[in-house]
Amino acid sequence: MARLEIRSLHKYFDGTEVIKGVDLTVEDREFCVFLGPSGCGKSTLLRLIAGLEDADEGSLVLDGQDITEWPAVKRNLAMVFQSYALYPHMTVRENMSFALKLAKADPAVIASKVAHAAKTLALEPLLERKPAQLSGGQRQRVAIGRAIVREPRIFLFDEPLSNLDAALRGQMRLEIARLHQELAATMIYVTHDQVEAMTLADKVVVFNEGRIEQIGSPLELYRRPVNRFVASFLGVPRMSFLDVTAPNGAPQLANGQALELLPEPAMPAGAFALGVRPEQLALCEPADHGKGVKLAGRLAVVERLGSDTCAYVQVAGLGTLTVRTHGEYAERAGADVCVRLDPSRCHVFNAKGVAVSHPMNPEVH
Ligand SMILES: Nc1ncnc2c1ncn2[C@@H]1O[C@H](COP(=O)(O)OP(=O)(O)OP(=O)(O)O)[C@@H](O)[C@H]1O
Repeated sequence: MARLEIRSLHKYFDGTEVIKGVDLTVEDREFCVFLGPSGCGKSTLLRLIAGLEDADEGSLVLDGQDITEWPAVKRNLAMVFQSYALYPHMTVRENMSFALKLAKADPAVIASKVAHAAKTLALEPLLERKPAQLSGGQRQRVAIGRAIVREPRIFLFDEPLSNLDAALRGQMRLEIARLHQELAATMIYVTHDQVEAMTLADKVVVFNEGRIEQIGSPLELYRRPVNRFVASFLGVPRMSFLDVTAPNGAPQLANGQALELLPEPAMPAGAFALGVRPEQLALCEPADHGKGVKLAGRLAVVERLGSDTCAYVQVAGLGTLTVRTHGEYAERAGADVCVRLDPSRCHVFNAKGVAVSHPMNPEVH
């Protein structure tokens, strides 16, 4: 059992507030991802949880016990760092045994725990090697193995895959997901990679400038972002935004085209913005009479991903719209194309960037 409550936590560095009152509960066995841009304070929050930094205000409560003042070693939480932080002069086996040896555990118990972790992580053939003789992915597996043998109450991961190449990152992501299943442990994972957040998390916490913007499951955040920051941070490629004004009470886009079919009552009075995901826009023929507004533009870039294609369409007066279409799409950059925008498939944000409505049915059309 490991349930962590973070209550009104604040942290200052040299008089600058970097954690600005964080309230959050991480449930037992939950995989909780802290997601946010560089410098938003997610690593600092993880270090506060680990006991590597002291909180200035607020408290940390683990299974009902206030651990705010506890030293790191007493908390029994294991941190896995981006830099691996292995001891270079020790073998894999020694690295993995070290914490238990320090704690004066029984050598037979240490051997059995190391053997079990090595088996779980496919490290058995590497146990007598030194870190310099390992690949990046293998080193990161040793770092995770070192955490596993300690049987911590919570695993804390600080961007553990950032130093790996794309293929290895994908593979390690799967391994970490499998480990979470197998160990049934509480895990907190810091990343700025929203693909890691979407694929690993039970719960994603989106941070911006030391504050929580939104907490939810990956799909909740994707489908119902509370504001433009969350909407633009989640999703690859990013959501496109279109500014809307209503000069004579009738809403129109920045290029002067009228907007109909807006899902009332969500339409705010005055200026607002529509947000639309690439899969909610469609390329169409100039003669198309489908639902919504037809926007004429030029293909700026075509990204062929195999199974599908991302088309970046420049529309005069509106900017670039990103459209996801099928893998066989044959047009080339420079071609004149049309994009069909169906406002009922759009998110609506008020002038302050707060979401006021979301598509009822966000599936591909
Ligand atoms: N020891 C420190 N002393 C002073 N300022 C610090 C210290 N550690 C972090 N900061 C500052 O606190 C802010 C938050 O840093 P933090 O490392 O938590 O961000 P992050 O979201 O994890 O970013 P990244 O993804 O780049 O690691 C940054 O502005 C950083 O410069």
